[in-house]
Amino acid sequence: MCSLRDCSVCECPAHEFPESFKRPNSQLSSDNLICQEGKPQATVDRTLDSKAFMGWMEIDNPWTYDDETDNSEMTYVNLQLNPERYTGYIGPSSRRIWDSIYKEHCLKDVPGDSSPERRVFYKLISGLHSSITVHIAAEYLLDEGKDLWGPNPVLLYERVLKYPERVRNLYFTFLFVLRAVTKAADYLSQAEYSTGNPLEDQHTQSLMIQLVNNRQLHAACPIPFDEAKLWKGQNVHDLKRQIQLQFRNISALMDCVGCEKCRLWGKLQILGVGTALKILFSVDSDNSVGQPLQLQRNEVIALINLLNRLSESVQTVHALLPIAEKVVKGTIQCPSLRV
Ligand SMILES: Cc1cc2nc3c(=O)[nH]c(=O)nc-3n(C[C@H](O)[C@H](O)[C@H](O)COP(=O)(O)OP(=O)(O)OC[C@H]3O[C@@H](n4cnc5c(N)ncnc54)[C@H](O)[C@@H]3O)c2cc1C
Repeated sequence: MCSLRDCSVCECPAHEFPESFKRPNSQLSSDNLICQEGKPQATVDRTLDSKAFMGWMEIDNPWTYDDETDNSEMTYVNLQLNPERYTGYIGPSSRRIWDSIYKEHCLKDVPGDSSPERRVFYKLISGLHSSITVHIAAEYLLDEGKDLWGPNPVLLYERVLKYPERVRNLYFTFLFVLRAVTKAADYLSQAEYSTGNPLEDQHTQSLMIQLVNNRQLHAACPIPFDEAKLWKGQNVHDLKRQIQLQFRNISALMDCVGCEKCRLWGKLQILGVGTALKILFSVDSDNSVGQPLQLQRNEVIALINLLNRLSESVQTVHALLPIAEKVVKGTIQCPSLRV
């Protein structure tokens, strides 16, 4: 359905798939008969074919739709080879998805319900929508014939900057996710980052520790979002169930996105928002009583990549705003751009 070949996702070849995921239980392989009391027929067949990803999905998230649990179609992709940018996915198909999200699943104004929780929910989706548009504008196909890519400040202005609420919602979503990451600091500092490359894995963990303990970040933004103020009204349990259901529906709707690369980033970022919602609203505030925080591997990946996407969107807004305003006012010229 996309007009561009850039819409397709480039999957990793088999040799790039980390060994540790292929054989997570190799200590119990059929070669090791000591544990099987010498009875080969008693061994569990741990050949990992379609179930290679099962270990990634053991922990429930009430906010998301884990359709991949038994899905043999799951593949391993390098996100850096599949940047989120313009793909040519436009027109009625993409419009239908956004319309369905806003009209059916993410109602801004429900008659008789002006709960702050519902407003938060709407702002998160709108902020994510802004961020997706910012990435399209930041890396736009300026000239298909010459395969020339670059920023499109007019598109950025027309679809995002012109609407202060969309910019505010982008900031809101960024702060919400930042709060979730800092709240999960202990978990993220100790999470497993194994890919079979010890150097890379160690580096990843060290970068994560630096990020969650960053002093400048804590000083500039001690509480980016205060989740303790929510879920205080009447009937909050019902409301939470309703919003969780709506969010799960949005998460399932991502499978209907008719452009592979958009679907990849759409699913990943919705899972990232779902993970932030789980950290902030479904785990006890000090993570010590009741239900301790546990995240799936995919949730950690989605959360951190979402934070990256949002922070780069904020940076792009800062960088392109002055140019966009000048181009729109006609003070400066820009290469011919489609909006
Ligand atoms: C999940 C998903 C991921 C996508 N990823 C990509 C991608 O990676 N690359 C790509 O090129 N295209 C992607 N698309 C398509 C892209 O989002 C647009 O739909 C497409 O560029 C057409 O844009 P549009 O101008 O018709 O407005 P759309 O962005 O489709 O917006 C539809 C309507 O929603 C409202 N709206 C717009 N922005 C906001 C906001 N921030 N808050 C509230 N309301 C808003 C407006 O009324 C607008 O007319 C994706 C679409 C979806 C559904």
